[in-house]
Amino acid sequence: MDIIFLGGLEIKTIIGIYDWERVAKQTVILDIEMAFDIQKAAETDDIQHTLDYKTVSHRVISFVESSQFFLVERLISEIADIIRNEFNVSWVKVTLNKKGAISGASDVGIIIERGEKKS
Ligand SMILES: Nc1nc2c(c(=O)[nH]1)N=C([C@H](O)[C@@H](O)CO)CN2
Repeated sequence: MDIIFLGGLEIKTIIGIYDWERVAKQTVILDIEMAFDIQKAAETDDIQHTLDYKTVSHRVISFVESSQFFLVERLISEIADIIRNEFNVSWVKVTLNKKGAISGASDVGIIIERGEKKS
């Protein structure tokens, strides 16, 4: 199975459990990998036959910018659900980096995989 990916997608959002985090937007950085068979698009050279990563990025940015979750667990799960359900993606891996959440740590976050790679 092939993978279409988006890397280093920086989005500002309300995220966190502390009072100050409920009023100040913070940046989350997303890396997204999506299983997709690119063979037909490669043969036809036609965007209609592939997963348009620009469309996916716009949907994810719009969702994350308007969300107000407390936990990164909830946010990352919602992102994975949107990609799988709205874009017919059988398997997705999402990495969410909430840089700066822990003083002394350069990176903090979660990595999830959902679904199965179809052969
Ligand atoms: N597993 C998690 N731990 C923590 C989270 C979280 O979303 N998932 N969030 C926080 C705070 O919001 C933190 O990011 C502020 O620095 C603490 N632990």
